[in-house]
Amino acid sequence: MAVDTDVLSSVRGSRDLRLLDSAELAGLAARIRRYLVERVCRTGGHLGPNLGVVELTIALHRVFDSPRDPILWDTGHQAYVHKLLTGRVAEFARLRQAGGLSGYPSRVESEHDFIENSHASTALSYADGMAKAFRLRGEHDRTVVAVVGDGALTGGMCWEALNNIGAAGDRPLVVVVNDNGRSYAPTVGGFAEHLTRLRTRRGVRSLFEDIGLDYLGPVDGHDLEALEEAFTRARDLRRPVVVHCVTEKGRGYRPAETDEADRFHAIGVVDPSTGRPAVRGTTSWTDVFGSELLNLADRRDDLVGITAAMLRPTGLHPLARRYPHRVVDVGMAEQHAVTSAAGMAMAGLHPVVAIYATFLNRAFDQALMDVALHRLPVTFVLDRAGVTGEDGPSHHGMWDLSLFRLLPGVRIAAPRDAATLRRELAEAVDVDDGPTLVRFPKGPVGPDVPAVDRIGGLDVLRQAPGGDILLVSVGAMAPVCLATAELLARHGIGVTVVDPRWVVPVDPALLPMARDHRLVAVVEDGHLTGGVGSAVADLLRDHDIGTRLRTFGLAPRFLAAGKRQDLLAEQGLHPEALARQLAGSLDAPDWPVPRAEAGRPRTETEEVVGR
Ligand SMILES: Cc1ncc(C[n+]2csc(CCOP(=O)(O)OP(=O)(O)O)c2C)c(N)n1
Ligand SMILES: CC(=O)[C@@H](O)[C@H](O)COP(=O)(O)O
Ligand SMILES: [Mg+2]
Repeated sequence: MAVDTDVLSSVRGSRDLRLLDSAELAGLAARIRRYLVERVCRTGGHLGPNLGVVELTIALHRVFDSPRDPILWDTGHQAYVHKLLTGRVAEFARLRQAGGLSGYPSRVESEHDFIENSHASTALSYADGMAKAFRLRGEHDRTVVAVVGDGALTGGMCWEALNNIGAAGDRPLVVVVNDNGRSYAPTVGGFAEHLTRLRTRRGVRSLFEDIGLDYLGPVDGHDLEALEEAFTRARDLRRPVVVHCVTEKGRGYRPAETDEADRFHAIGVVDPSTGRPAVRGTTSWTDVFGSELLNLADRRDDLVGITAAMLRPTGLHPLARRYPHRVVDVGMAEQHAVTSAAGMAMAGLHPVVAIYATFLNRAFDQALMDVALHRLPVTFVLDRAGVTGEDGPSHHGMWDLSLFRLLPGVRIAAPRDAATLRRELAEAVDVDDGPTLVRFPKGPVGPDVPAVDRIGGLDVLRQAPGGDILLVSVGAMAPVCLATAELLARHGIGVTVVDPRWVVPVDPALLPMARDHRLVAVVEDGHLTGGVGSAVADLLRDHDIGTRLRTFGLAPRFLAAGKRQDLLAEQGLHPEALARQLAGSLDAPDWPVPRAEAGRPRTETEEVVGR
C-alpha cells in the first residue's frame, strides 16, 4: 500500500510544523502512523515505541527550536518520528540497513541528532551537562529537552542526573517523561508504581518536586493541544521541569496495541496486515539457553534468573513461567542486577544474570569488585555477544572477552552450537568459587558441530596430518574455521581445528599442540585486542613456545550497522579471507598473498589494517 507522503515530505522542521492548523496536524499524525507501519513492517525496527510518540514529537518540534534547543532521546529507539520531521523521509526506506538510516539518532545524519549511544538512562546526564554549558557560555535563550521513557527512568544514571538537575534551579531544562507503563513488559519497581499514582490520582505530589524540579502533568501524550500547552509552559518556566506525558506503546496499530508480550517493541519483518512475522523463526541461541536453564533449575533450587527489563529477549520466560519466584526483573538497572546477584550468591543462591553482552559493559566494576573480588558463584549469560547487526555500534557485543577476561578467577565459555551451550551452561552453574560467563551471538543456532577427538579440555574438530596450522576456533566461529581448513587442505596445507569451549583461562593442553605446528591462529567474534587471541599469546609467551601466532577478530573501532554475516565478512572473518591470510603467513608457494590485498588482516602480530 503506497502511502502518500507529500505532507510528510513538505515538513522539514519546526517552521513548517508551525504553519499547520489543528486539522492538518491531526492529519499529519495519522499519516506518520500509516507511514511507520508501512515502512517498519518492511525493514523491522522499533515500531511500538515510535507509534507511541507521534503527537509528543510533533508538539516538541512545534514548541522548541531544534537544534538550537537540543531535543535528546534517551536510548534513541523512539526517534523515528523525530527523523521524519527533520527532513529524512526519503532515507527512511533504508532504515537500519548498512549505509542507510540509523535506527538511532545519528550526528552524521542531522544537526538535530545528538546521542548515538543506544544504551539507556543517559539522556538526563547529557542534558545536565548541556544546560550547564549553555549557562556558562551565556546562551540563556536555549532550552535543553530530554525525552526519557518510564523504563529508562529505572536506570541509576537517571537519578544521578536528577540529583544534579534538581539542585540548580536556574537552568532551563525540560525532562519529558514518556510514560507508557512499559519497557518491553510492564515496567517494574517502586518508581513505576509512583508514576502510576501520578497518572491515576489527582493532587499526588511527585518525587520530582521533592528533589527540586517543577512537575507538569499528567498530560495526555496523544492530545496535541494539551501537549503543546504543557511544553510551552515548561519552556517559559526557564528552570528544570518535568512534563509527565502518558502515552500508549503501539498506538494506532491494532496488532501492536493488542500484543501483550511487548507491544511490538522491536520487530523483524512482518506482514503489515496482520503483524505476523514474515519468516517463521528457527531455534535461536536464546531459545536453547532458556530451555536448558529450565532443565537445570528443575534439578537445582538454588538457581535463580535475573534480568534487566529484558525477560523474554534474554530467554528467561520459560523459567519465569514455571518458577515465578526464581526470576527477578530489576528494571533497566544492570549495575544493580550484578551486585544484587552478588548479594544472592553471598546468601547461598547461584544467580544466572541473563543480559546482552553490550549492556554488561556498564556493570564492569560490579562484576569485578562485587562478584570476582568475593569469588562469588554468579553466572553471566551474555546474549548478543560479538557482532549483532542492525542495531549498530553501541549494540555490537564485541568487548566482553577483552573486558571480562580481566576479572581475576573468571572462567569464560564460548559455545559453538546448541549441544556445547547446554553442556557449558551446566558446567558454569557447577562452579562455586567465582564468576563464570557463557557468551553466544544473536540469531539462529546452527547444526551441532561434532568433535572428532578431545585433548585435555579442547575439542578437536578436525585433525590434520603434517601439522602446518593449529586453528583455535572461538565459539560460533567453528563453521567458518572448518570451512577455512577445507580450503587450505585443497592446497596441501594441513590445519588442525580445535575448540577450547572454555576460552578463559586458556587450556594448557594447547601448548604441546602449538609446539607441533608451524603456525597457531585464533579466530574470535570479539574485539581484536585483549580477547582470546591475547590470552593465547600470553600463554605461548609465558612458556617460551616459539610458534608464530596470528589472531583474527573485530577491528578495534566502532562497527556500523548491517547484517551480522556481512559485517563478519567485512571484518575478514570468513573462510576465503582467512585462508588467504593463513596461506600467506606460511608463504605457501601457490598463495603469494600481498598483505594489504588479502581482505583486511586483523592480527595482533601485524599492523591492523583499519579503514
Ligand atoms: C542499558 C540498557 N539496557 C537495556 C536496553 C534494552 N532496551 C532498549 S529499549 C528498552 C525498554 C525501554 O523502555 P522505555 O524507556 O520505557 O521506552 P519505551 O520503549 O517504552 O518508549 C530496553 C530494555 C538498553 N538499550 N540499554
Ligand atoms: C533498543 C534496544 O536496546 C533493544 O530494543 C534492542 O534493539 C533489541 O535488540 P534485539 O532486537 O537484538 O533483541
Ligand atoms: Mg516505556
